[in-house]
Amino acid sequence: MSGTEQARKTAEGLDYLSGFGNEHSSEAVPGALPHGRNSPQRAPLGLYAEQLSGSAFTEPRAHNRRSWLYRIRPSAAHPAFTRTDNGAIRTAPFTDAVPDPNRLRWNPLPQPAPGTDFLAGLWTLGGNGDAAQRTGMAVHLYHANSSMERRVFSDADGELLVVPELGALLIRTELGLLHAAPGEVALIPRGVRFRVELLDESARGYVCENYGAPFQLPDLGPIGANGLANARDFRAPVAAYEDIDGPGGEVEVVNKFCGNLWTATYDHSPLDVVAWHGNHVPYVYDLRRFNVLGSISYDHPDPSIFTVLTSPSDTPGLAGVDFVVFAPRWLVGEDTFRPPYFHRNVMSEYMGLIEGAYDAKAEGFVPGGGSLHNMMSAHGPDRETFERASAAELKPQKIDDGLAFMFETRWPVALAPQAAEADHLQTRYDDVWQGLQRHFRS
Ligand SMILES: O=C(O)Cc1cc(O)ccc1O
Ligand SMILES: [Fe+2]
Repeated sequence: MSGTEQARKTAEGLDYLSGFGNEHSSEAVPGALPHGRNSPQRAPLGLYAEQLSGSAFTEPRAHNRRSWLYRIRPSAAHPAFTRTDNGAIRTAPFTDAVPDPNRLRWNPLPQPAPGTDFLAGLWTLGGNGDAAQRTGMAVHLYHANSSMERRVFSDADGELLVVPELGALLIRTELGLLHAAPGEVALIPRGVRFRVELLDESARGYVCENYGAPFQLPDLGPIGANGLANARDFRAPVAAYEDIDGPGGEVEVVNKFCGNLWTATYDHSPLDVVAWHGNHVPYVYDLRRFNVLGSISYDHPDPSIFTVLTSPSDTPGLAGVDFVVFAPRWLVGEDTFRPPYFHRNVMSEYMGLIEGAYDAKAEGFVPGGGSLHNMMSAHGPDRETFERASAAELKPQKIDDGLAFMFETRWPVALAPQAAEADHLQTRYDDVWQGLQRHFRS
């Protein structure tokens, strides 16, 4: 059986634990999880107990995040890390290109060279904040044609929200396995080690690296107790471990720390967690499960109503980054211009397309591509969309031909030079708003 076939078989019918933010627990071998205490004098089955903290010990209980891992070797048993090539990965602060007020749009990433895995295929578009200050975010894209083999990655700089667009992924994490196909997203907490295996010939998608407070579900306010992304639809993995050890069992561990990649060769797999409990855990979420709410009277609501996850900042309501999905929905607004309105926004908007089309753009915004509408840049429906929607008969209409998303952030997104100079940056994006006729009659 080929590696891909094997990975596909493994990914079929994985078990999960249900619920975002829960205190989950799981053991791959019965009896591996200690009861009544976290750190017994001798952990069960000769395992080592280790705490992985995603928040300060003293953060309020509602924000406190940690998991206890029961593993074959403690994480501390590793040789020194040495610097390795950062590839196309860049990190905030992004100071190498002049921040650009223009509306920008990219085509998909070009084909990668043969043998490019998820990590080698990661390409940074830009971002904001400062990774070392744990503020802000980065937008990355990936295009890979090979599984990570004998290597794992962990990101000390932030959590990773992986948005597959082409090709399903099997993500083996310290806490267990996730299957993430296009239309689903995977959330890997800060510091959790993982390996990405491809279930199709190639894999392409987007990654939001969130340096700030971990993503959480948004408050629902007057919406009530249910709706938008429902907590129970987030799936955490069950414990699954690799017992790879000794000569011939070397595994490269790549660690992203304050913007640089560091590498060490371990004599064992660090995906050796036999049992765990806690709330610093990865998730997979199917965006089609999003409960889309909208206007049932008139006007186009602001897209905050489509927020899946938010990373709050110190100012209430002002997100470091929101992850927003434009999922299939009905439009019924009366006497309403139904597509996204013309607007300028203090928040900065990076948008990607997972499949189909987006209701504000007739063409040019393609799956795997992306657009950036930075702080206060004027954007909205293109000419064709404006003309069509202004004349449309307003009967109830189902929009179910696409799945788009947005990373919306409080700070402008500065580009990495490779994104500013990319061949796949579209040169005439402004033209989509040319020819909007003057209709004024006084
Ligand atoms: O610019 C965009 O397409 C994103 C967006 C969608 C919407 O429905 C309203 C405002 C907004 O910024
Ligand atoms: Fe917008």
